[in-house]
Amino acid sequence: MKFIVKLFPEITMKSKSVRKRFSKILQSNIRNVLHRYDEDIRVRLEWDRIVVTSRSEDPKVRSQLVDALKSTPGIVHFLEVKEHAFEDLHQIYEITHRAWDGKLSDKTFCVRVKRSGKHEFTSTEVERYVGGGLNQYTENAGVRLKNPDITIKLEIDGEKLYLVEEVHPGLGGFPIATQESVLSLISGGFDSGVSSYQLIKRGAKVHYLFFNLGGRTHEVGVKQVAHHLWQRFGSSHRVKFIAIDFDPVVTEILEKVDDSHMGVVLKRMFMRAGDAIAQQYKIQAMVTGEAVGQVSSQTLVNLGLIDKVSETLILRPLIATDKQDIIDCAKQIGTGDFAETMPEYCGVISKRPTVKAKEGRVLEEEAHFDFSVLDTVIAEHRMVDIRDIEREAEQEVPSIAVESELDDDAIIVDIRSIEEQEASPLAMESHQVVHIPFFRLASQFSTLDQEKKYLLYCDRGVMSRLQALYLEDQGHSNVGVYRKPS
Ligand SMILES: Nc1ncnc2c1ncn2[C@@H]1O[C@H](COP(=O)(O)OP(=O)(O)OP(=O)(O)O)[C@@H](O)[C@H]1O
Repeated sequence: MKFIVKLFPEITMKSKSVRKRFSKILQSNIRNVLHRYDEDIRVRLEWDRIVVTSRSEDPKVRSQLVDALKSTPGIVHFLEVKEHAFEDLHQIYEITHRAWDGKLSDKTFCVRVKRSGKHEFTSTEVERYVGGGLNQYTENAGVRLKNPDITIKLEIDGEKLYLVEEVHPGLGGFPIATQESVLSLISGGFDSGVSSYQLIKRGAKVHYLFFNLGGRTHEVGVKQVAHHLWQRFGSSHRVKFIAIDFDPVVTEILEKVDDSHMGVVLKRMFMRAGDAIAQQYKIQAMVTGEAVGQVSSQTLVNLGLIDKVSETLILRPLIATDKQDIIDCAKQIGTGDFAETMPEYCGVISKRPTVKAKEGRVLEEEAHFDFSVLDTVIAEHRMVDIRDIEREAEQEVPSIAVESELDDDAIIVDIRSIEEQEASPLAMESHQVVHIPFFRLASQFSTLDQEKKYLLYCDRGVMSRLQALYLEDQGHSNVGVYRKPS
């Protein structure tokens, strides 16, 4: 199978040298990701496109390649094509006829051609010749140039003819690593998932910083979100997931800071910690999911005061975005379900939060705060390669991969989303399978018979392990993970 990848227009508008650099990075990103599904994948860079060739005919590999290309930043769209050699115009017609014969009955159609290289014919001449031939020698309802039922797309490149079978939309944006690195402050809510995605899509290498306010359960949830974003959109590059235990800082704020200023002071502590981490790891900017007016700390006056404690640039890509648009985007990128089920770990909830804090007063409140507490939690931060989230979870919850080793009365819980379950159902001969999508597990697990043992199942074993850890934290000792034998 073959795909022709078209570059995002903002890349093609760049100068020759920049365009070349961006295209090379995109080529390497595509190779990095697709290599996982087909070790022999070929990714060839041409001036205005990248040609991806796989010798596999496996439909599963095809859908993995298509999904991966659809989630790779820097691609405007890509064509799924069949390649043919040709010698003259008539042969182009014959090849097209063979491919479309029998598929045009009762349908109006038109032929569209894109051509590059030297030929004795123009694109329009090919459209007329092939269209005329098909009109005369196939069953069809006639040529229609505007809004036909079927558009037959051909790409001619030198001596090669590509019959376009499908045009897949891409993500747009810039290839990852064409821009600098950023540190995304991620909470597991709707906003920070979307702001992280926007920077990934715009070509930044996005690392994650998480302030833990709710113990292992909070960390497990946020790791899931970060891992999902990385795996779906950014897995061409290694990134860091950094966690800081913020409980001692919150306790200090609750004890020393007046209720009305706790929100602003907490955010300033976030930014001080983020600034220190960004400097330590040489990361150029922080990213937050803040939007003006969304909560009391997000007024312009308060945001200005929050900015003052950081030397590192703070980016707020959602600053003027409406909440509903953020939620819609979160659903599209697959973080909405996580956010919906993530409890609010607010840290501090003021009864009368100030919307117009004064700098003098904030400094006065912070004068009571023991900054050695903040220094200690920053120094004790934990950093993992995001790929190790998978390995970590694996060590903490071992999985059972052979059906014969399952306890006789063990029940498998398929936690994949409904669409995934339908696309590849889990068939178990000897054991009962129940379906509870991962985002309902927290609320529904305790309604199951707790005398039984449950083994969670998902495609890659990441989500199931993290969910098993989560349930264990909730006091359930009857949970494990099941892996399909490979
Ligand atoms: N526990 C946390 N760890 C890391 N960053 C955080 C945390 N809590 C908040 N942030 C950062 O601060 C921003 C504003 O947080 P806040 O809680 O005020 O708003 P929010 O609308 O609830 O954000 P979100 O939907 O991302 O949780 C978040 O978008 C995120 O970037």
